[in-house]
Amino acid sequence: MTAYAATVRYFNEAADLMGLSQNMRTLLLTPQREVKCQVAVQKDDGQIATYIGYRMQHDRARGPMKGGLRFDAAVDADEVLALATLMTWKTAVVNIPYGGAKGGIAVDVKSLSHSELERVTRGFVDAIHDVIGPDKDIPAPDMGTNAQVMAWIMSQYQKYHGFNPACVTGKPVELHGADGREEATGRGVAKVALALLKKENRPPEETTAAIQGFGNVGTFTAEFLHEDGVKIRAVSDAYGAVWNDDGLDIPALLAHSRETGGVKGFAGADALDGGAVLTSDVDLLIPAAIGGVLTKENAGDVRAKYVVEAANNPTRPEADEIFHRNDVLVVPDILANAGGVTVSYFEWVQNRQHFKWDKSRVRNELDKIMSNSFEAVWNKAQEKKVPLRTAAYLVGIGRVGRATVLAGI
Ligand SMILES: NC(=O)c1ccc[n+]([C@@H]2O[C@H](COP(=O)([O-])OP(=O)(O)OC[C@H]3O[C@@H](n4cnc5c(N)ncnc54)[C@H](O)[C@@H]3O)[C@@H](O)[C@H]2O)c1
Repeated sequence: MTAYAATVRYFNEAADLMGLSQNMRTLLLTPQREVKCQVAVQKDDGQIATYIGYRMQHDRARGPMKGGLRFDAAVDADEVLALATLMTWKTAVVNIPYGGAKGGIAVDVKSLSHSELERVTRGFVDAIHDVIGPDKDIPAPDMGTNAQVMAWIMSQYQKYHGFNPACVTGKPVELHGADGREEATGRGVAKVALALLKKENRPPEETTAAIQGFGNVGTFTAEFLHEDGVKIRAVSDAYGAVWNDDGLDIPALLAHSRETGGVKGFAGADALDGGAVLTSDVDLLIPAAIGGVLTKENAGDVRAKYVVEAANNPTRPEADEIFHRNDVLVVPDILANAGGVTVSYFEWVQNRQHFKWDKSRVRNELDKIMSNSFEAVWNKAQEKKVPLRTAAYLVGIGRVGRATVLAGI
């Protein structure tokens, strides 16, 4: 099953419960616009390299479309559309005034020099600048992109449209970015995980966890959970995995990872097979890397009682069914990782008002939204007796559906 087929299946499960007509389903699922474009650049050695870029604009019923940009060799139209669709439900679940979009370029960023990456980014903006903008569609970082890439996007967009920092979020703090954006997704994941533990009457300091992925989202999730006393026993990245029965020293692991480029070889831990992190002996599992890692092949071996989806689309529907049967509680991506887009919204608001918030205001507002959204989804799940994923879709689709009907066509 492709990533898009999986998101449609999740959509239909909720749509069935809502009794949505086929026409309404088609209207809600059909993207506003799908952009596929050429991004041709001159490499440092003078050769021309050509990449394919995508911007999938799924829905704008609740506001301008919003979603990250992924630079990764595995990017394709199906995955980007799946992620754009998830953004629509995600912005609705946290109730911020946006629709959903996603973009990407099929390129291995590690094969690019700094200046090649800049030319690829600017070339992509040349191709899509007319269809993005602060009131149309606002990109942000995702896998393989960062604040520097967002700064180039802003700079290139402004060459066509004049001063307009709200055209992209996740920018450097020195260049109209928001304090607290970098940590936002991980902070939100941790807040949601802690809210779930509280519902389950499980003290954080008596909880063990494993995290797959130690990039932007994984590192901040680890830091915030560690701060609250959760014992993180296992962490992996693309190059290796580490384990400590008594809990890893997260600040020391972060320092090691920054210094060496990965978690491998960390002195305070044993080495672990990367895949084993997902099925390790912990209470809480946090996939924070790539999509499709929890499958029908490994879901039955997952020992965690809770899965909090920091990554987008980490659980295949067949694995989701197994989790449901095994009483594993799954907090879905569209709720768990919504902290990033929420603080992106704060950045956009600040850019439009030319008024800067301090970090404590950003954190307070984020915590409030994550906690209210978790409560809304939790309560919906209790009321309808459905898993948290279905409940989140019910909340998200309900809000988008009502906005669509109210506005008319
Ligand atoms: N950055 C955000 O604000 C944000 C917001 C919402 C969702 N997400 C999602 O979170 C996930 C991670 O994003 P990120 O921004 O942290 O990316 P990143 O590029 O900063 O980090 C990705 C991490 O995953 C690791 N990784 C890659 N393949 C792996 C594998 N097979 N096994 C173990 N580790 C692997 C990498 O080594 C790296 O540590 C993605 O699914 C992304 O869509 C990110």
